[in-house]
Amino acid sequence: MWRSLLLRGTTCLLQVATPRFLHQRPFPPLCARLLTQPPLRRTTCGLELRGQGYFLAHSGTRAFKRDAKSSLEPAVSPVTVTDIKLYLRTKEIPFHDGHSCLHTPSIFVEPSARRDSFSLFVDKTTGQFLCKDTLAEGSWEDLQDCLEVMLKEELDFLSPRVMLEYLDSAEEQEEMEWELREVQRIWSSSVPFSDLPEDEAQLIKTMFQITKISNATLKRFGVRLFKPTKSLVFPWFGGPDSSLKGVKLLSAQSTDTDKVIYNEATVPKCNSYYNLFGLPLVGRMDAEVVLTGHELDTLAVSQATGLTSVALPRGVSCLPPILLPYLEQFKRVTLWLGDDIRSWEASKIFSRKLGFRRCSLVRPGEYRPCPAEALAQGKNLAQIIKSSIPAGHKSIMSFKQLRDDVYGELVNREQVAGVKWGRFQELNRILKGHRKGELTIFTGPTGSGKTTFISEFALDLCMQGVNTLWGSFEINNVRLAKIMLTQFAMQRFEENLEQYDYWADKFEELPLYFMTFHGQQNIKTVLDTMQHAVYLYDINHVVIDNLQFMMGQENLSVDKFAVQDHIIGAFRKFATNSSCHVTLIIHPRKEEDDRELQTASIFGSAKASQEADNVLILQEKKLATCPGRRSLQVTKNRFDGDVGIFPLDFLKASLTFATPVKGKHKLRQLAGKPEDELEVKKEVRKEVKKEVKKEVKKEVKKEEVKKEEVKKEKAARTTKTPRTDKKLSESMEK
Ligand SMILES: Nc1ncnc2c1ncn2[C@@H]1O[C@H](COP(=O)(O)OP(=O)(O)OP(=O)(O)O)[C@@H](O)[C@H]1O
Repeated sequence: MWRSLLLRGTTCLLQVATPRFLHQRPFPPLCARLLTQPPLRRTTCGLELRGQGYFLAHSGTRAFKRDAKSSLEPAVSPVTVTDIKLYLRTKEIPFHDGHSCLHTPSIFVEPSARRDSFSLFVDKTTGQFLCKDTLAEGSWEDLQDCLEVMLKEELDFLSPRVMLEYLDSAEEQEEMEWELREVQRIWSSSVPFSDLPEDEAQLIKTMFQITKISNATLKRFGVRLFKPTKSLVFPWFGGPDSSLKGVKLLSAQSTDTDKVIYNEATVPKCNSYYNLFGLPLVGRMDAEVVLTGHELDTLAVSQATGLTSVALPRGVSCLPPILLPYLEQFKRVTLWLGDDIRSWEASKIFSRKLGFRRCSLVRPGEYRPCPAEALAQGKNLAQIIKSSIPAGHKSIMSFKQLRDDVYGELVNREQVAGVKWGRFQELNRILKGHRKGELTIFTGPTGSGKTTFISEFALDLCMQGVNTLWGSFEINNVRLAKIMLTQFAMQRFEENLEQYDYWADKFEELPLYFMTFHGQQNIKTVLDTMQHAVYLYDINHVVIDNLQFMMGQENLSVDKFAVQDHIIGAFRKFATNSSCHVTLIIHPRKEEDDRELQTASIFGSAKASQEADNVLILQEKKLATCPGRRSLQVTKNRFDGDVGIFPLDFLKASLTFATPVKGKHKLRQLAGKPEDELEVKKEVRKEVKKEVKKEVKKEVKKEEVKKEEVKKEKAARTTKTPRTDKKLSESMEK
């Protein structure tokens, strides 16, 4: 019977057959994380301790295995909550309409053994389901298949093994078992705080700046110390048997400015670490919770207020939908995620997933630091939580409601400007940063290196925690990932294969996802996939390479520019509505070879250029002296109007771009009319002319100095003694 079920639902059930670590996610149906599954097999694994941090490392070689499962096709039609409800009603399955999920009786538990009558949760946005009692999980199609079989066979329930037993490959199993052993090993060799000598416990608390957290609180949450690295160990208990599923190790390093820098490591790896820290302490009847961005914050909230509190596993970077069922019971959720603009933005985005109506947000500010710091400073945490503001927003509001937002933006000017590039300082100077909700249009001549540049541009941001989704329609994901990995490691691997694993492991940790489209695509399918990815992975940046692949052959004869405008408009709307930055690569119109590109080289109409917040052009000027040199020109910057151009050298060995050595080229910044490229170009030309004049003047001066010296020498020779002559010639030689 299960074989027939498997055959019927081959596509969707195969998606469940992915690595899972008890509670891991299967790949989502619409987009796949290309590098989630390591393509190579681990043979020897070990633990390595470096400084204060704890790292997972392995040595030895890996047997190469071609991985065919790394890409998945997008779903044909995404499910809506209305579809789900309709289906459940037609099958006469009772359900509660919850905040983010529909709750139904679990079909994976025998009716007589059901502790909670509604323990199966169906995500209202994706249709993904989770049975909290058995941890069986899968897609909406899986659930439908299971229900159909049950009804047909007149069964009361199904064994959860139906969903759990799509076994992973041998090496994935091996990896899971290895991880499980590591978890046990770390846990059993770490010490509860109550077992530590008082002075040692105090020393550790001082290191982590948690002197006000009592041993009793640490004990309640099961926090221990891993002595070899002086790391705090936060356990992940879960599942029906509340067993140990993973650990997070936190190490602390103090800086010169008395600030503490924290380093985290998790087992299993962070992209499969789904621990809502504090969950075992949640009572079945609890109706209020404080959601924090860090384990230490949860300890502080719980101790200071006695309120139920849980911490997100990956801080403010994401709220994985698989955790939503665990938050369904709460009628009120207070999000107190941190003390910066990023936390504030994240709390607004997460409250969408949780349901606006039950959420209230603690606005970061001088008097509202993060909970652990608030406790350390002796603030009244209960009062801060009480002063949180409702997340639900109205379409019409007064300045009174906006007042604090405006003040927050003024105080945190730097953070509001967005994430800064690590490798492109000039971009920081012109654009100020990479902001959520904006649309960037990027163009450049054919084959000039657009993909290569944007790949590094996006990688740079991704390395700083910007969750990134790539839609590469032109080159396949393997090639793109290869380019990015080369740029990430700043070296090619063809000659250094032994270093591949080290860098691939690091690269795998980046919050980077790839759409599996290739070739011409329908814009609606692409937007649906993007929407889905934003929900699942809290994507902050989508890169589309390139727009021409959404134009559709048949439309080209109609009105090419109208189609282009429509597509740009759709991406604009998506960026705004999803608070997600979209970078769109567009091929320019045909230009004469010797002319530089302008904003007008891209767009069909002025409407489209209005939609973009930023317009970037990769200018290609073939110079005999610097053949690889390009310039990046910003012709539009809605944030503060600054535009400008700067040169870029291409480093073939690492496929990266760099600004030529300082002083040679001066960044020209222009304030004023943002889209006036002619002005920009004039200024640039003036700048170049000035530079050339300066160089020529310098050369002439040098020549004059030389001539003067030669003259002096000659004069000296005729007047001085042979002994002085000798000295002079020696010094000349020197
Ligand atoms: N500045 C550069 N100088 C020389 N070669 C470069 C430079 N930048 C990229 N390349 C190389 O040029 C080739 C094409 O680059 P890429 O695919 O990024 O260009 P593109 O502009 O996206 O192309 P297309 O117009 O086809 O989309 C690649 O092999 C890349 O390594």
